[in-house]
Amino acid sequence: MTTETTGKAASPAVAVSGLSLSGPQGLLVTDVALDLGAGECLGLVGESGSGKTLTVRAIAGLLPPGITQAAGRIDTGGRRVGMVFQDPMRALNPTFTIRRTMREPLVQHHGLARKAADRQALDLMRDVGIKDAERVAKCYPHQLSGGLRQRVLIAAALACEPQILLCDEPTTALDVTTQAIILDLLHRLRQERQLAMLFVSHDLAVISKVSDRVAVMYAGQTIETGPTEEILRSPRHAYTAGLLRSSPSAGRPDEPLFAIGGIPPQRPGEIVGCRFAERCPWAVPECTSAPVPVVRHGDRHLVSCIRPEDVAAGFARPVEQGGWPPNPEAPHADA
Ligand SMILES: Nc1ncnc2c1ncn2[C@@H]1O[C@H](COP(=O)(O)OP(=O)(O)OP(=O)(O)O)[C@@H](O)[C@H]1O
Repeated sequence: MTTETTGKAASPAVAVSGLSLSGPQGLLVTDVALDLGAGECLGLVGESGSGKTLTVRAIAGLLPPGITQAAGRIDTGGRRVGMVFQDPMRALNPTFTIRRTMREPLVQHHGLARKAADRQALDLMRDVGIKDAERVAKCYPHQLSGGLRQRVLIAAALACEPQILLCDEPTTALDVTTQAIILDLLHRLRQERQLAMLFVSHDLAVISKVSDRVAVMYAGQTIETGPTEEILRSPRHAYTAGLLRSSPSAGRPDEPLFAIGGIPPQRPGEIVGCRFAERCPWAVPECTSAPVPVVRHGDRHLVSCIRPEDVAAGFARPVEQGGWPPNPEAPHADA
């Protein structure tokens, strides 16, 4: 979403503007803008490779080696940031007991003595619903279920008493029942601790449950941001509309599943205009001849599209009645 931020709170807990990240292959994330307030959950959604994880890692100050911030601003106002990763098995050291994993940040960052750190670790584990914390503390990660491992990871993220919690696909590796339990837990913690939460998922159904607002990423850019309910009901960018139509649970149960034709651009940084134009049924030549402006709809809904009204009107119709019209300008529309 070019250089404008989403304008949520007067003093947001996190404000990102104009963020570009580059790697050995060139620009991977371009001009990302988002913000979130205390106690608010922003869902970050988009297909694989759209730049969600790199954006979150940039906010956490944990960019992987070889990736650098090429432009933009990340402002967390000096607040403490915790992070929960997708795969707890990879995030937890397999050679450490849970007690040792939990102890380290408490000793290193809070200067607690070993015994006090261990007591605090047990309290944190109980806080995230681990009932037999004493037993779990003695286990190695491989001895625990996926849900329990994720609870441990959340407890470890809380050890630094974060005001901002970044969750990168925290439930993707879990079965649906455990997923629901972990989502409830995160919701409770957010309310109790007034956490500003950034929640990454490719699953719109999950995003619709947890987030107040949604930012949609495509090919390294934020292309639409707004209140969750509004984005799900009336998307104004064709990519968001396609994503919704292709989601079995967030889409329309009365319609057959739909797939957006084509693939994301290989070198998105070289595209002057809209990066989705090649796959967009509403695309016209103007979409690719100049940078796309950010259009505001109401107070808090922003979209990078020159035909947002047409997309919104199209989404209101079933696919066969023009909800996803064929576009002769879009070479890969039927691929
Ligand atoms: N460590 C890295 N080195 C080089 N390129 C990377 C690295 N990490 C990510 N990328 C590239 O940056 C782009 C964005 O990746 P990112 O992991 O942020 O996407 P994502 O939206 O989180 O995808 P997923 O949903 O699959 O996790 C991709 O093209 C990816 O290949």
